[in-house]
Amino acid sequence: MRIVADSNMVGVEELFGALGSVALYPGRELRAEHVRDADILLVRSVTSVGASLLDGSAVSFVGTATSGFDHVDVDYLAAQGVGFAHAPGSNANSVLEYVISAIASCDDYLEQLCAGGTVGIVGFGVIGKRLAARLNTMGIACCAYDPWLERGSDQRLVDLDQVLNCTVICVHAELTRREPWPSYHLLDAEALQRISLHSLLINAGRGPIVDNNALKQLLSEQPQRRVILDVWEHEPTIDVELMQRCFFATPHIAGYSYDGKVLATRMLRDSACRALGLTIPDASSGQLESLSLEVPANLFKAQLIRWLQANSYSVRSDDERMRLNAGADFDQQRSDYPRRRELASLSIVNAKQLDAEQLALCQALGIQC
Ligand SMILES: NC(=O)C1=CN([C@@H]2O[C@H](COP(=O)(O)OP(=O)(O)OC[C@H]3O[C@@H](n4cnc5c(N)ncnc54)[C@H](O)[C@@H]3O)[C@@H](O)[C@H]2O)C=CC1
Ligand SMILES: O=C(O)C(=O)[C@H](O)COP(=O)(O)O
Repeated sequence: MRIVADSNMVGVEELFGALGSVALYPGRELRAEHVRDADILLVRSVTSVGASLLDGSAVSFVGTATSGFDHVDVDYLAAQGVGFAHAPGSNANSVLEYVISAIASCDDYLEQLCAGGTVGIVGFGVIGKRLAARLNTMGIACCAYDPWLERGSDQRLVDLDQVLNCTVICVHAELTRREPWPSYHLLDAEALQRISLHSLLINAGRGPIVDNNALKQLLSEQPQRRVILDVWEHEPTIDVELMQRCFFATPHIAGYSYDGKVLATRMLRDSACRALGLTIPDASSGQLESLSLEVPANLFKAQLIRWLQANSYSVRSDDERMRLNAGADFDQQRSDYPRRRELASLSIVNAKQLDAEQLALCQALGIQC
């Protein structure tokens, strides 16, 4: 069995090595000649997968180590009888922690939310629902816009205007041009204008869901608006002026926890084995170590959330790195990304010193107590 994979995926040799030979190439440079003799192709979001890459190849299974798969022509794969899997949910915790860190590090938005503000979520899929669940257990209210879901299926589903009216608006839709509800430029000039001057907008979905030119124009007219972008139109080339106008700007790393990357590769290994009728190797191998954390007993609610989040991940350091070279080394920053662990990897060593409310908050954030 020949396996070709993106060299920036974590754990491919460890997890796929038992299935056959592994050849690694940078995802943006993957060409038809690299995959011609491969049986399994493993990609990330930067490789477009379709006829021009796969026509005439031996590939019978494609896996993408991502939640979104707008870079994959799934209709082509189905028509060719090529198996396909993505890794839904693998990096959901990572995205949630990015969003919570972003909120906790921007002005007093966390305090506003703890005092009754609402988070509006655009796109109520795996990540949108998990974000709502986490915020709800933290005592923060949410509503969501997702026209593809039946409105009555969840009482939190509302229309776009209601979401745009929230204290914080988080974009977690997939990128699609499908009618009748394309998400491409869903937040165009007119929709962006409907967002209150005092709201915080965070896009950790896909860049083209927000019209970047319209956003730049709005921010040049109203620089006091708060916007945090992890994803951009035309990555890896980004609009430097837009970057400078954002409160935080990061190079598409919201989903880049180490835990999430390992889980994605493992999910693809298991999916490939199922699709090709192979035995799935031992699931317990390669588990990541947990880390100890001592929590100060004098912190409550917003202060405690901020402290806990900062002890695991801070969006500020990613923002500072991105601005060093004005976003010019976007891909390099992603491939050199530090090993970031999730809150779920933390175990509290002084749980007995914390009260019930503090422990509940730690658990709500996914920490082991
Ligand atoms: N910044 C990052 O590092 C990461 C970004 N992502 C992005 O987040 C997206 C969401 O991930 P999941 O929740 O796992 O995907 P999902 O497929 O479970 O959910 C996507 C949701 O978007 C909804 N949607 C589609 N068109 C819409 C529209 N016009 N308006 C509102 N909602 C719409 C769909 O109905 C679906 O419920 C991914 O597709 C990916 O693009 C995911 C992980 C990491
Ligand atoms: O999972 C997704 O969807 C994402 O956006 C990934 O975090 C993107 O990461 P790469 O595949 O570009 O490494």
